[in-house]
Parts: sequence; C-alpha cells; structure tokens
Amino acid sequence: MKTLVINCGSSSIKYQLINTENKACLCKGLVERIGAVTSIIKQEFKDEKPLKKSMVIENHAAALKKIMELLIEADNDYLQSLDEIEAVGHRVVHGGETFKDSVLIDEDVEEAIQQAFDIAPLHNPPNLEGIRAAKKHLPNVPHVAVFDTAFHHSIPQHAYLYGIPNRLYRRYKIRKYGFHGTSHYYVSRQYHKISDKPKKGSKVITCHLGNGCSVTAIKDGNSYDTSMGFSPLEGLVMGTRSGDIDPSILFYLIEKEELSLANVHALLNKHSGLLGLSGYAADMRDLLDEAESGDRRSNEAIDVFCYRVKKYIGSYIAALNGVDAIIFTGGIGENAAPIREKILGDMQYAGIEIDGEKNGNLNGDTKISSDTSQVDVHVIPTNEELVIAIDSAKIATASKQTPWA
Ligand SMILES: Nc1ncnc2c1ncn2[C@@H]1O[C@H](COP(=O)(O)OP(=O)(O)O)[C@@H](O)[C@H]1O
Ligand SMILES: CC(=O)OP(=O)(O)O
Ligand SMILES: [Mg+2]
Repeated sequence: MKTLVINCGSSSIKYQLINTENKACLCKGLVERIGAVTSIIKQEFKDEKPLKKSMVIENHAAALKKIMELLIEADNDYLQSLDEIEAVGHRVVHGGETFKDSVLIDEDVEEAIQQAFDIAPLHNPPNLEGIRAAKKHLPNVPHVAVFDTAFHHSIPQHAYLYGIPNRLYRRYKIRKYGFHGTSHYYVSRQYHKISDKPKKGSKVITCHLGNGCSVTAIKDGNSYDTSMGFSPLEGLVMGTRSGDIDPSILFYLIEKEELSLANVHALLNKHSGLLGLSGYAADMRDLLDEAESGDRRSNEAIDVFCYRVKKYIGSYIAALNGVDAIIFTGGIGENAAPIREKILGDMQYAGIEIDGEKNGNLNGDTKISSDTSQVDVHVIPTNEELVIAIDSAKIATASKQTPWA
C-alpha cells in the first residue's frame, strides 16, 4: 500500500512515500525554514536525481501544497497520480494519556491533539496544521495519527510520577510521558531481530541522539523509563534544549533578568543545549570539527553532552537491575563514533567493552562491542517513518473493511 508519511516540525516538514508491502521508501523529502525569507525543498525519488529548490513558503499549508505538486511533477513510475496514495500517516508528538496506540483521525482525535497544545507547544500545533492541510489535498483516504508517546504507556507509575503534589497529576495530568517512542520501539525490535535474542527477560537501553535526544530503558520489550518527561525538554542535553536543570535556576533568572514566561521558554528550548554551551553551534558535526582543532568551548559542550548520556545509562542499568544491550541511533548516535566512545569507553566495570576498530568503521555491521563484552552494543539506524507507514497502512486497511465483508 502506497502510504505518505508526514512529520511536521515547527519550521519544517519531512515526508516519505513508502510501499508498505515491501517496506521500500519510494520518495523522501524535506521542506526547511518554512516562514523564513526563503524556504528550501529537497526531494528524492528512489534511484533518481535529487531535486533542490529555494522559494517563498509562508506556512505549513503552503508547504504541503508544494509537496503534493512536486510528488506528481516528478512523473515517474513510483507515483503517477495522488489517487495512488492509499493512506497518510502523521507523526504526532504528544498523545497525552488518551492515545496508547495509533488511531484513525476524526474530529474527536483532532480535538484531543489540540487539547495537548498546552503541554506540547512546539510540536502539536504544527502536527495538527499538517493533518488539516494534508486532509484537504487527500480527502478520500484514511489519515492516521502515530504518537511519539504511545510506546511509553507501559512506564510504571513509580517512574512517571513527579515528586510534586498528587493533585497536580489528577487535575492537569502532570507526569512523565516520554517521546521518540517510534524510534525507541523500532531500534529495540531491530536489535531482537539481529541478535535473535527474545524480548522476554531482556534489558535493553536505547539512546536516540539526534537534534532532540532521549534514552529509554526497555524491559521485556516494553518501555520502562525514559529521559524525556512531561515535555521533550527533560533529560539529555540536546541541540538547543537544556535537558535537566534545577528549577530554582528559573526563579533566580526570572528575578535577576526580569524574564517573561516566553523568554524562559525560548531560553531553555532554543538557546540552550549544545548551542548555549558552545556559544556557536547546535550541530554535533561542527562541534566535533572545532573540538579536534582544540576549541575549548566545543570540547566543553561535548563533555557535558556525553556525561549526561552516560549518567542516564548508568541510572537505567540500576533501574533494570542490569543490561543486556545498549543501542545507539539518531544522527549523532548513528554517525559520531567519538561520541559513542566517550559515553561508553570506560565502562568495562559494567561488562561494557567497545571495540575501537568496529566503532570507527561499521562496515555494514551494527555491533560495536568486543567479542568478550558481556553487554551487546549496537548502532542501528532508526526508521520512524517506516513504523508510521506500517501502522497507518494497517489501520487504513481495517477502516476499509466492514464487519460483514
Ligand atoms: N557524521 C556525523 N557526525 C556527527 N554528527 C552527525 C553526523 N551526521 C549527523 N550528525 C548530527 O546529528 C544531529 C541531527 O540528527 P537527526 O537525527 O538527523 O535530527 P532530527 O532530530 O532532526 O531527526 C545533528 O547534531 C548532526 O550534527
Ligand atoms: C519529541 C522530539 O524532541 O522530537 P524531535 O527530536 O524530532 O524534535
Ligand atoms: Mg528526529
């Protein structure tokens, strides 16, 4: 089934056209800097020359209109007409406590996504904008929401409650939700396939290190704890997000610098993390380059980033009472060997031994732990879009079948 997967971020839309029968990605695209002076569109059909264009794109609706035009303009065998698209899968970041699984989007679902705007102000508004715009272009096919939070519904109460008055949970549902669920789910399932080790009894820690970063402790194949919390701001140091900080810092700064709520929000979400620490870059590639030539601030930013990941891994080994496997994924996790080495290089005491050569050159393999390591360490490329496509196709198929058919 040809399924279009849409991932609307605050200023970007990533999309893929996937044939769910053979799991092939037929086309991949990205619209960046939506709403800026010029936006950039990149699109690549399988085995074809990539296309790159710059133009004015004011909002997500305009971006989706352009995406639909470009998909057809390519005029190849992969897609002759939009009518061939049989399902659309949308990444929705926050499903709150309501959505434990992916769902067919109707008005009630749209309303529930909107109700979570308060608690996911960076992610849910563009997600819903994308859904509404896509429905206009493809009104006759099922649209499905796949939630980042869904995989984390198995987290037990002692891990999801914060140490604040319980009435705040009961009244406002303030608790840990966790994000990047489709990625943690996908790479952990891939690990079980690759290693041929059963889910039952397994203790796996997955590290999704991209622009947003999170670590998840997975027990028997189910999420048991994760570093992101009520929002995707908690936990690791990220590209521009602070991760964990002492909340008192905010009281202090609000007073000292007379910060507004919006200022605090921007400070922690947009000006912190690797960008804030280094003073110049959120991108790990730039930091690694500069660090190599001895730049002090780049080295400091990398040290803080890696130490935080290591600390979470250590705490999850304690939470799981051991660990069988650690998985790295996401742009940094998949590509930055020095970062993986810095995080796990000195944890032999915990049975973790990285093979320096394999870590530096994967050569098509995924395993980077040595043959004598008690813990398997793997680098597994994530594929959130494939998970979204498969779930969406399944739900679309079921929605078309009437009980008496
Ligand atoms: N070869 C590489 N070496 C180091 N870091 C890399 C490399 N390739 C990508 N990255 C980093 O991955 C991050 C983006 O990760 P990605 O998973 O693509 O992000 P997103 O969250 O937008 O999906 C950036 O910090 C980028 O610098
Ligand atoms: C939830 C989240 O942080 O997503 P991303 O990494 O795509 O920003
Ligand atoms: Mg990502």
